[in-house]
Formats: sequence, C-alpha cells, structure tokens
Amino acid sequence: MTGNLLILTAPSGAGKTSLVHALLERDAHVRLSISYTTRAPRPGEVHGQDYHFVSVGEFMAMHADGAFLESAEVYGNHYGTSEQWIREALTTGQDVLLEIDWQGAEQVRRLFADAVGIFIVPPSLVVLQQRLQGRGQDSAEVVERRLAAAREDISHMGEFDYVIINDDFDTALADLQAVLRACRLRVNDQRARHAELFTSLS
Ligand SMILES: Nc1ncnc2c1ncn2[C@@H]1O[C@H](COP(=O)(O)OP(=O)(O)OP(=O)(O)O)[C@@H](O)[C@H]1O
Ligand SMILES: Nc1nc2c(ncn2[C@@H]2O[C@H](COP(=O)(O)O)[C@@H](O)[C@H]2O)c(=O)[nH]1
Repeated sequence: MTGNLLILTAPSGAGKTSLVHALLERDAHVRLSISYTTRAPRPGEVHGQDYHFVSVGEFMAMHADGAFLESAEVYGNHYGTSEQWIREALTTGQDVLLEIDWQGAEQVRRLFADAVGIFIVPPSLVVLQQRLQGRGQDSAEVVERRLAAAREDISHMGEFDYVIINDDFDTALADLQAVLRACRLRVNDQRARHAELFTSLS
C-alpha cells in the first residue's frame, strides 16, 4: 500500500511552513519533501533540512538529468522536487507532503491523479503583509515582490481539493490534520486495510 501524496500551496507568508512543521511534530507517519532551490539561505536555515541549497548550474544539471518530479521558477528563484525521494517515500507507505507553488502543483497533478491539493490562504492581504514583514527574514524588496504575486497565487485556489484559511493557527492546524485523516480514509487505502483485517480474522 503506497502513501498519500499531499500538495500544500499558498501565497508566500500565508503560514504553510509553520503549519507543516506543527503537523510533523504531531504525526510520525507523514514526511516532508525537502526541495532543491537556488535561493540563498535565510538566517538560521540549514542545508538538507530546510532546503537543499544549490547553485543555478547544479540545479540546471539536475533538471537536465530528469531528477525533478516538478520544478518552477518562483519569485525569481528556481525550486524543484526530487523524483527519486518522492517515489521511495511513497513506496514505504508513508504519507508525503510537498510544499510547492501552484505551477509545481499543476505538474504533480498530471503525474499523480490521486494527489490531494490543499491551498492555504491568509485571512487578508493586510495580514499577509504583516506576516511577511513580521517574519523579518526577507528584504523589503523581496516582501514587495511576494505580496505583488499574492493575488495571482490566490487566483489558483480553485485548482485545489481543499482550502484552509490560516487565521487562527490552531484551527488551521486542526483543519490540516482533518484533511490528512480524510485522505487516509479514502477507499483504496481502506479497502486494502480491510482486506488484511478480514483475512486475519477469517
Ligand atoms: N495563524 C497565524 N497567525 C499569526 N501568525 C502566523 C500564523 N501562521 C503563520 N504565522 C507567521 O507568519 C509568518 C509566515 O509564516 P510561514 O513562514 O510559515 O509562511 P509560508 O507560507 O511558509 O511562507 P513562504 O512560502 O515564504 O515560505 C511566520 O512568521 C509565522 O510565524
Ligand atoms: N514548484 C515548487 N515550488 C516550491 C518548491 N519549494 C518551495 N516552493 C515554493 O516557493 C515559494 C517560496 O518559498 P521560500 O522558501 O523561498 O519562501 C513558496 O511558495 C514555496 O511553496 C518546489 O520544490 N517546487
């Protein structure tokens, strides 16, 4: 039985990384894909933990080798997901989270028809601006660029299966846990679990 593939997308600063980390602390059966990026590390970010930080040359070589399940240029940097890592993790039966933008989500959906898309939105653009500025890790120019893209990002909401409004953090986290729980109850997984149970009890 393979794991569920969940795509989490949001405008920058909506809170998806915070939600994902809170989920990972509470759920041992879910794993997060660590993306490759050409973006410079933020203060405190760790290579191999937050991202695999690579040069543009390294990224392009990986892209040419077909190493990425999906990749996109987002806010001026390149980002990509390792195909090998994803396929291996799913094969072990663990659920996998992809924290990627809407362009990457589109590519993954084409390859994995049963991937579940979750779009996270901030309650308003004013709140989004406060979160991006409050995070205190990006220059004013970077914050401006990301805010300017937020409306376009949000216009892709309809391409996803679930929408979580990240206003109150605990409510949004409970919503994310509920979606994951619903994924685990999908018929294909449950049929396989039931067949095992049925056989063992017969
Ligand atoms: N519900 C919430 N209420 C208040 N602040 C929040 C909430 N959720 C997240 N934040 C804060 O908002 C900021 C942005 O959150 P986070 O870095 O998780 O966003 P993100 O969507 O992952 O952004 P990016 O795509 O740029 O990585 C952080 O400082 C985080 O602590
Ligand atoms: N298509 C992909 N998008 C990705 C990937 N990893 C992250 N992202 C998205 O980039 C932006 C900016 O992230 P930041 O860490 O620089 O703030 C955000 O929307 C991420 O979801 C990826 O592998 N593929």
